[in-house]
Amino acid sequence: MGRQITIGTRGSQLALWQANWVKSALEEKFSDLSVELLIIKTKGDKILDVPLAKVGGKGLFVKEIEEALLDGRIDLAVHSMKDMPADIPEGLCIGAIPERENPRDALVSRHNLPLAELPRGARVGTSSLRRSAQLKSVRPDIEIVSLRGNLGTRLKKLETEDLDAIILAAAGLRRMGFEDRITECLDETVMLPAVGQGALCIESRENDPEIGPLMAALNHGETRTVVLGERAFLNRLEGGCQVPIACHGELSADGGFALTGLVASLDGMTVIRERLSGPAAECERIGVALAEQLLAQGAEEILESLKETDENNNR
Ligand SMILES: NCc1[nH]cc(CCC(=O)O)c1CC(=O)O
Repeated sequence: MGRQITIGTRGSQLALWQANWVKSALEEKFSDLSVELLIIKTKGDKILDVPLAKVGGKGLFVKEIEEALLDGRIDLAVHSMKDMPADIPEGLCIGAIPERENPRDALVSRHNLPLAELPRGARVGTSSLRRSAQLKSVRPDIEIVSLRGNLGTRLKKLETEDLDAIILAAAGLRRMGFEDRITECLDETVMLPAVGQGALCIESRENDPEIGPLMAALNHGETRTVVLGERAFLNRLEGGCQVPIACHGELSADGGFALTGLVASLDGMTVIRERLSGPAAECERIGVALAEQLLAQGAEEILESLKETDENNNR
C-alpha cells in the first residue's frame, strides 16, 4: 500500500517549481510515496502594491503555511530559506535543507551592461533594503526604483518601467529558466547575499515519525551547517524591523567555516562589514559572535534608528 503526504506551498511560479522539485525528489527516493501539493495564500501574496519593507511584520510568506502544518492540513512545507524569519514556531522545525543553489544576486540589465558600466543616474529596480543600501554605497548616483511582483512580472517591468537594470537572486532566475537573462552575477564584495539566499527550507512538525526519514533523505549536511551559521547571525540581530542585513558563509576543505556579515544604513552611507572564521562545528556560535562584533561597531545604532522609523511609520 502506498503512503500519501501533502506539501504546503505558496502559489507563485518559483514556489511551485520548488515544491515540485521536492515532490519529485521524494517520489524518486521513496517508491511507495505519493506527494500532493496544497497551495496556500500568504499575507505577502495578498498585499502586492506595497513595498515589502513597508508592509512590515515577520514571516509574511510563511505564517499561513506554518498554521496549516501545525493543524495537520499539510505534512511538509517548502519555503525559500530567505523568507524564513529567525524564529520557528513551537512544535515545528527545519526538517531539511537541500543543497544550495548559487547564493548570489544577479544584475539583469536592459542593454546587457554590467553594474560598473551603467550610466550615471541609472534607474535600478529592487525593493530590497539590503540590495538598495549596498547599491547606493558603491554607486550613490543610481536611482532605486521600488519593484515587486513575481519573477516574470519583474523582468517585464525592466522594459515597462523604463529601468536600466533590476537585481534578483541568481537562484530564482535559474530555477525559472531565466539564467540566460543574467548580465552579471554580482560579486560578494559589492552585493553580499541575504541570509539563506539560494537555499530551500523544508519545514516539518517536530518528532514526526513518518516524516523524519524523508527529511533525512533530502538534507544536505554542508548546506545545513552554513545556513544555520547565517541564521544564528540573523537571529542575534533581528529586532522586529526591516533592516539592510546580509550574510554569507562558506566551508573550507579542512573543516573551517568563514562567515561574512554586513549591516548598512538605508542610504548606504554606513556599511559595517566583518568576517569571522572558526571550526564548522561551531557555525552557530560564529554567527552570534559575528553579529555581536557588528553590533559593537555601530550596527546597534543603525538597528535602533530603524526601529524608531518603523514606529513612526506605524502611527
Ligand atoms: N523575496 C522573494 C524571493 N525569495 C527567494 C527568492 C529567490 C530564490 C532564493 O533565494 O532561493 C526570491 C526572489 C528574489 O529575491 O529575487
